[in-house]
Amino acid sequence: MSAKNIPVGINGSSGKMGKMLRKAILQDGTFYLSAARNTNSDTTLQTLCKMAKIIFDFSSPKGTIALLEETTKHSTKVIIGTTGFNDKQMLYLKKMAKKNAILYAPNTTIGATALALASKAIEQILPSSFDTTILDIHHKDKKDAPSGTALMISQQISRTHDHTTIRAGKSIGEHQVMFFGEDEEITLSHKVTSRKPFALGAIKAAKWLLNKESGSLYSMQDVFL
Ligand SMILES: NC(=O)C1=CN([C@@H]2O[C@H](COP(=O)(O)OP(=O)(O)OC[C@H]3O[C@@H](n4cnc5c(N)ncnc54)[C@H](OP(=O)(O)O)[C@@H]3O)[C@@H](O)[C@H]2O)C=CC1
Ligand SMILES: O=C(O)C1=N[C@H](C(=O)O)C[C@H](O)C1
Repeated sequence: MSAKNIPVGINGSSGKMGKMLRKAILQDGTFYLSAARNTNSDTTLQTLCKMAKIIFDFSSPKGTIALLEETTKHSTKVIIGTTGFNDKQMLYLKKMAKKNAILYAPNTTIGATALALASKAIEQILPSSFDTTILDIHHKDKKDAPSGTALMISQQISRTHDHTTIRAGKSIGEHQVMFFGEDEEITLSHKVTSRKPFALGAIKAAKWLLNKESGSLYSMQDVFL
């Protein structure tokens, strides 16, 4: 199979990310869209999994879990961009990754991946007296809080820290990691001004996942490092 003949699917294809991904897949040219699904579409999960080698999932936690139940029957690989999973659902993702190659990326951008790594490096230098908070700003329709990215960064930081969330207006996505000392402050910040970086990162992740087998739940750090 040549690179340009790789069929991919989208779960959540009518959504904001689904639409951006459609465009990016066409422009990139490595893959072609063989099947797409939304909440009420006629395409069944079975058809989606049968027709695609890799599925991009930007849907909802319920949508992702239902998808994974089906992908294991077909060995379809999955890039999960969906966020908002509870602890039980996260355990399920990890369990499914042992059967199928799955990459979970609450933020597919290189910038957010770098922000998480930089936050880790900085917190290792600072004394514990620095108060630490992770801020995420997103549009008012976003369903989950804190964001998946904020929780991903949180896992990199060992010290106690707060989360601050703003859901307002049309913000596509901004994250700040702030360290407050006695008379000094550090702020690390990442902001996207369109959804294009998410789509490009997801495509990069899919190319990377093509040659990977099941095992652990992969992340964007595996792709970029
Ligand atoms: N990883 C990353 O970098 C990014 C992640 N995200 C995450 O991706 C997800 C989607 O975001 P966004 O596109 O903005 O959301 P939208 O609400 O715009 O789109 C959601 C899409 O998912 C579909 N959907 C919802 N539930 C199901 C289901 N059970 N089965 C199949 N399809 C379903 C919707 O279909 P319908 O309209 O028919 O209900 C719609 O097509 C969110 O969790 C968000 O946090 C967003 C941006 C970047
Ligand atoms: O829902 C969104 O829009 C976004 N969700 C992701 C998250 O929860 O971190 C990534 C991005 O910030 C946009």
